[in-house]
Amino acid sequence: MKNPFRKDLVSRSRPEPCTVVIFGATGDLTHRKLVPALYNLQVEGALPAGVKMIGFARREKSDEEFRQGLEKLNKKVSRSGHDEAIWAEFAQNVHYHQSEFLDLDGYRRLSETLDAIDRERGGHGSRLFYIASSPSFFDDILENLKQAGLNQCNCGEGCWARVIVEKPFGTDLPTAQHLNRVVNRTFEEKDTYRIDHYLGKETAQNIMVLRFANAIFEPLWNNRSIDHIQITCSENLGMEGGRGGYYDKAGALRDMVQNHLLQLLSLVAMEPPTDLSADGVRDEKVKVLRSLRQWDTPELVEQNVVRAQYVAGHVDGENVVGYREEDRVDPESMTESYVALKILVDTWRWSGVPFYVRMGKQLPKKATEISIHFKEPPTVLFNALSGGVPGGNVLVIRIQPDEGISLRMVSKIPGSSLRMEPVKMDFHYSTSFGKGSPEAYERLLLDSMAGDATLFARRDEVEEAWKFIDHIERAWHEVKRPLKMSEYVAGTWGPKDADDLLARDGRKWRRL
Ligand SMILES: NC(=O)C1=CN([C@@H]2O[C@H](COP(=O)(O)OP(=O)(O)OC[C@H]3O[C@@H](n4cnc5c(N)ncnc54)[C@H](OP(=O)(O)O)[C@@H]3O)[C@@H](O)[C@H]2O)C=CC1
Ligand SMILES: O=C1O[C@H](COP(=O)(O)O)[C@@H](O)[C@H](O)[C@H]1O
Repeated sequence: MKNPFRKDLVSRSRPEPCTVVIFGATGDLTHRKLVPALYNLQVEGALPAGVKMIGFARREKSDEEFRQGLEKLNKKVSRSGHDEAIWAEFAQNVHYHQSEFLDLDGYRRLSETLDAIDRERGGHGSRLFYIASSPSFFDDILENLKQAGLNQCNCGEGCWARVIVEKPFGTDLPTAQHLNRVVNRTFEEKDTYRIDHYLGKETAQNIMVLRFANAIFEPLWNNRSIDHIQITCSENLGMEGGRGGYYDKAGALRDMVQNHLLQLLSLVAMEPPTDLSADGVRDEKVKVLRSLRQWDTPELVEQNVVRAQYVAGHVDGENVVGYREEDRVDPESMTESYVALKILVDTWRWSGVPFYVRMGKQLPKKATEISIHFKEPPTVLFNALSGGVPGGNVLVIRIQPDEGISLRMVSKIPGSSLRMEPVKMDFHYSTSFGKGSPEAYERLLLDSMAGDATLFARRDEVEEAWKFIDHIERAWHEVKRPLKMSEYVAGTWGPKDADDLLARDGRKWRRL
């Protein structure tokens, strides 16, 4: 019998040595995520020998100053701690390249540096360009890489030139289509890696394993057994780190739903792929996105989507200001820090099963989870006389923190009378595997070095997701009658309107 996972285990490509060039290397993402990810791969012995890194940014810095800045942050954030000896070994392969993103000459100098590195290695070498700049520079960086001849390698020795493009991938469908055109005229699609770090999270990867490597779930994974599905992403932070300027132009729907949460939804809702190739998986995910019922009138948006902003309150025992008082946020902002929506997937499997998705800043805690709410059993045996069955089965996939999966079941309370109570079967990654999960960026960097784009978004996925989001944004911002912006107190679970969205369907949000 054909086992699609066998292919993955046996022949997943191996990461290859290359030079990683990060554009925007003095920035927050590089310091907090990318370099600690590379360092942790080195700690685990997973980084291919000979990987070098060049940081490309505007300010003047020596290699040594650049390394010191990275080390300072690595000490704070690295998940495996900071080992001086391993860091020293890692840092000797890290260099700095000062240049303006818009200056073609800087890319020509970069090309000479890369050639020199390759000569030292004794031949040609592969290059991984990671665009971690503000999105306003994405086009220019891509075009300049092409102009400098860095977008491909024709040496015939199997080297490659790949590009990772950070989020946001556009701000709506037209800008995403434009960026896709720029990407496709500069790099080949097979060499393009649109990052969505949620896909690199262990628990997101485990969704396919849970569904397709266990025989018990798939027969129930449809509208005959499932009542509804909830996806919640709650954050207990506001606009820290000067993010207000970016966020106020984006909002929760664009920042999190268009990419991360629709990707999670696709993994939950997709049909089994024919194999685990990047296109095999992405073909199935994009079919889900194409099947989303479009909320394409203001009335439909009003009925199915709730947006809100936090007002001053308390989070983790601290006083926090309201969204409109945040640094770099417009005091009259109409950008949502919270969104809740009902999504319908118009396929045979999911007909009649709503997916409720919510995301909010300054909620009581940081947690992302998917909960699958199964239908309640018939009441023939356990009817009102015996107290009834206390709710249906719920399968919870905890994406983060405390990664794991739990199944809520009903059990008889020991004793002579027939009384029932919900109990939980719980799997925790940390206890079952004895270690925490690697950071998403570790897996994604390794996969891009291995040429495996399965966990990266394909062009059509990004565009389909924007189509869905654009209708909602248009209704919010372009109609003469602006739709409601609700409020919630920071540190609470969001606005009452979000509860009403489910209450209208006779349902409730799961308590996290
Ligand atoms: N930070 C995060 O946690 C996350 C970020 N992202 C995405 O990653 C990308 C980068 O974000 P982040 O690191 O926070 O951004 P930062 O603003 O912290 O960093 C921007 C970087 O770009 C460089 N830069 C700016 N202008 C120029 C220029 N004209 N020429 C050369 N270099 C320039 C800066 O260099 P210099 O300092 O020398 O001016 C700096 O290295 C964005 O697309 C963001 O959406 C995605 C997910 C999470
Ligand atoms: O992409 C983004 O993700 C973070 C949340 O990421 P997580 O891995 O910490 O869950 C979010 O805070 C940010 O606004 C968004 O741009």
